[in-house]
Amino acid sequence: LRPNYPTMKQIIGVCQMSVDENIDQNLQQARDLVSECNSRGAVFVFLPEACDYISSDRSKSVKMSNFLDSDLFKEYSKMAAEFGVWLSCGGIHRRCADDPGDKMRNSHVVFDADGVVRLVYDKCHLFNVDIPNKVRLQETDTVVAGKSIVEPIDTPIGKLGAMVCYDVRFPQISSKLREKGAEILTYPSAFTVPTGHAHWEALLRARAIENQCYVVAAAQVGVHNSSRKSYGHSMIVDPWGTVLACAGDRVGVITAEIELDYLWKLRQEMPVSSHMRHDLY
Ligand SMILES: O=C(O)CNC(=O)[C@H](CS)NC(=O)CCC(=O)C(=O)O
Repeated sequence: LRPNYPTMKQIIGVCQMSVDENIDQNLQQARDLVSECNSRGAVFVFLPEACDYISSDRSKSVKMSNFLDSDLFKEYSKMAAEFGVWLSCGGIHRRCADDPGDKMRNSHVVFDADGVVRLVYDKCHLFNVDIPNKVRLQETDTVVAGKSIVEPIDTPIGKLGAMVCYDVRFPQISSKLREKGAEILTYPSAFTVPTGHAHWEALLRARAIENQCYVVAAAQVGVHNSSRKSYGHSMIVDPWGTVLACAGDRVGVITAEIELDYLWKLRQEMPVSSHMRHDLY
């Protein structure tokens, strides 16, 4: 069994947001939702991908992006410290000195309860998709893909592996994080409506079941601008694949208990990771 695991159940909160180009209003929305999670006893709060903003103009989106030490991102750090919660900012538009001026990163940043940055993961699968009359997005026009997977980190709710949105379609990254000790897999998202209807719940539950991990997916919802809508349905899934909470299609929060005892009992009863045929694949 896992050494030194917290035996207490821990409450987490997931914020379902609907952002636009107004960074100040988006920040206020995040603060209200984090406050709500905090009052429901959450020790860890999750914000979705693009919690800072979504713009209809891709080049404007790059111009609006910020360095990790910017005043904007300090606000999220302060928020974590003010409420005394760990805070996952599931996807921020992050400018990076290494990148060309017309590109940014799509970064998942985790702050601890003192507001200190504990993890930065740059989304490594970029969403270039063209389904006629349904979805057309070319993320590589504006985003530099992440160059590495980030080791899961210890948190008060367990070992947490960070991914972003479209990464959920690539089981390889989740199984690598599981191999490195992840107990909680996170997929902050801004899923499109048609792909969300068809695939969202199936993908999240599959990642939970095959890895025997909790899956936490904070999502964007509703209309962001005339050309962009998100599916919503933020979810917390347990390692058996049960959906513990789902946010439907409105802005708001959901909470659930993370119980690592339960996770380790399942892994003992059905030790799939030790049944892997590494000799075959
Ligand atoms: O554009 C921004 O500002 C923030 N980034 C996003 O919303 C990203 C890239 S366009 N969205 C997705 O990856 C949707 C994936 C999806 O919907 C699927 O896999 O079906």
